[in-house]
Amino acid sequence: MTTPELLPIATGARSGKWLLEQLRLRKARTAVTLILGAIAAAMSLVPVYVLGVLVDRVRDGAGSSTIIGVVVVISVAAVIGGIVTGFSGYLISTLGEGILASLREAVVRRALHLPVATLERVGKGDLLSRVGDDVAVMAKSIGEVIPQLVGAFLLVCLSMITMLGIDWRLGLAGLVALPMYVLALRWYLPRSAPLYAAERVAMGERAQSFVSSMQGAKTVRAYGLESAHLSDIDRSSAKARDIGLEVFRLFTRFGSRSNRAECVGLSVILLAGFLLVRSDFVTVGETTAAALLFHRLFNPIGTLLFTFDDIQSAGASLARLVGVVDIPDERPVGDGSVPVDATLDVTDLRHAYEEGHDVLHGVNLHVAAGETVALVGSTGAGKSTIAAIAAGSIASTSGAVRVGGATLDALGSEGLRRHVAIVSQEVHVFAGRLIDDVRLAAPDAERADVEAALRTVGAWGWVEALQDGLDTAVGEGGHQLTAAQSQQLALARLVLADPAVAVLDEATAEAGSSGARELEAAAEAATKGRSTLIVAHRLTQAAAADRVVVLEHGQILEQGPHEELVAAGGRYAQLWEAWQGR
Ligand SMILES: Nc1ncnc2c1ncn2[C@@H]1O[C@H](COP(=O)(O)OP(=O)(O)OP(=O)(O)O)[C@@H](O)[C@H]1O
Repeated sequence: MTTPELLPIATGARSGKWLLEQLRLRKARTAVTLILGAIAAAMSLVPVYVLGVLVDRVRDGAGSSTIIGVVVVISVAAVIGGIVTGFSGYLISTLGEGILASLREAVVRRALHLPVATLERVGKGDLLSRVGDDVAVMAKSIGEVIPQLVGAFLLVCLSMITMLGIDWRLGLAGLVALPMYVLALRWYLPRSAPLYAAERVAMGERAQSFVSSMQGAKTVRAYGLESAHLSDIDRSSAKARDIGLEVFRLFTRFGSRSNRAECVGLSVILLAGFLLVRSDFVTVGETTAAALLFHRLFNPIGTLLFTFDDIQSAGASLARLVGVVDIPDERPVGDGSVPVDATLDVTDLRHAYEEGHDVLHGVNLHVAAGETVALVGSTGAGKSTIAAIAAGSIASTSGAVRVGGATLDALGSEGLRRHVAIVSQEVHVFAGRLIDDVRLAAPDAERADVEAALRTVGAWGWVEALQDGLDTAVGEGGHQLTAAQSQQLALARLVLADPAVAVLDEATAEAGSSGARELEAAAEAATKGRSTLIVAHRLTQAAAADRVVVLEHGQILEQGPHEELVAAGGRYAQLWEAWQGR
């Protein structure tokens, strides 16, 4: 089984730039957040500093009132620190949540507009893993890691400044540990970054193999491919697990390097303090404060080092999400052209799904305003391809489609949606109220309009009979509609959208013959007065059309009204005879 292609991943620089742009958009909030964070950090240093002062006072023989003063200062600092820390944590989280929401919206917006060909190429698993796993990783970072990280960073900076302020020699002694931390990070980061990226990719592949097996479960069972698929899932899961273990191993070794730096740093401060006190350069209290400050740094430095891990993981996820956001939007924006009439013209259309394998070989087709043209032909002749290209669902390799004289590119995606609508074989009923499902085509439509559209397609009878009528919950978790009912909803959406040109490629065959007749009537009502290109899966649809176009091997073989073609005794006459004799 081949590994599917994955969606693009942004570079680290691009992800960072995206993040900075987001922070710039929230300048004031970012500034307030940082200021409050700095105040919170300063408050947490007060007790340590004051304890140093206390040591000196006690050595100087101060009375019990000094201790009371120290207790008061520490208590006030603790209360202020607690309040400010809570508030700054809240601000960091809301800032992060806002940025994550923007990112998620941008990803979903982009994903929904990805060209069909791209989605088919990459498979849905990778996309699902990005909007699922990667967003979850980022949400965890924003909720837990980033507030800690920002707090720790500010605390480390302020502590170092305070230590240098107490005595520069003690400060320098504390800084001795810095190169060790840097070395530990330099050892760790280049090893862990690719591992995290590989872990994310492995998670994407695992999701992909799982989703594709689930989606094709029937086929897998029908062809007895269970063990092949299970071993594929096994392989991708084992890969994700092995990388996870490798990450953990690396992490533990990194932990021991950081402990070494702590040990050396504290020892050097105590040694320097001892020598400086002996030479009367600093007091015992100052050395105590410096040593306590450094000890106080174990936690924030540990947080900084260990959250690097989460930050890298979040960075890998961010890169995968920004990668989706940055996929160029190739939907045509249009040049303001509007159709001059309701004609549909297809000129010299050629199309290849795979390079070098043309499935359409120069098709020319004209649908006059209000005319219904039926496409017929054997399986694989290219009918659905023409329909999808005419409706702008896929872009043709060459040739042009014009609506009222304007090409689809000139109309742009907005114009296209306004003037052309397609009802394809794949009809999805979204979970929610039935009325909202129909209103997808025209969100502002009144209840009465929805009812009228459903009446037009002959669906009102069964809709009215549902427990909550138009407000009945349908789709996943709701009332299950039959294939024919779903198709009727799609036709009702078409009526509401009210386009000049309709393209129909419905799955009438699946509805059974009486259901199919009903659907044919519904389609006829829905497309009345519109220029219609219909893929006739049943020849009765062709017989009812104004004109029939017979397609074979991606080329038009013959065309004309049903009676004429039957009388001509050509390919269509054969198909018709076969159809009647079923
Ligand atoms: N997404 C795709 N990727 C690759 N090849 C495709 C794709 N869709 C269709 N084809 C191929 O293009 C050719 C035309 O297919 P198309 O679905 O347009 O024919 P059709 O006349 O509508 O057939 P049917 O009546 O079975 O739907 C066929 O050879 C088909 O295998």
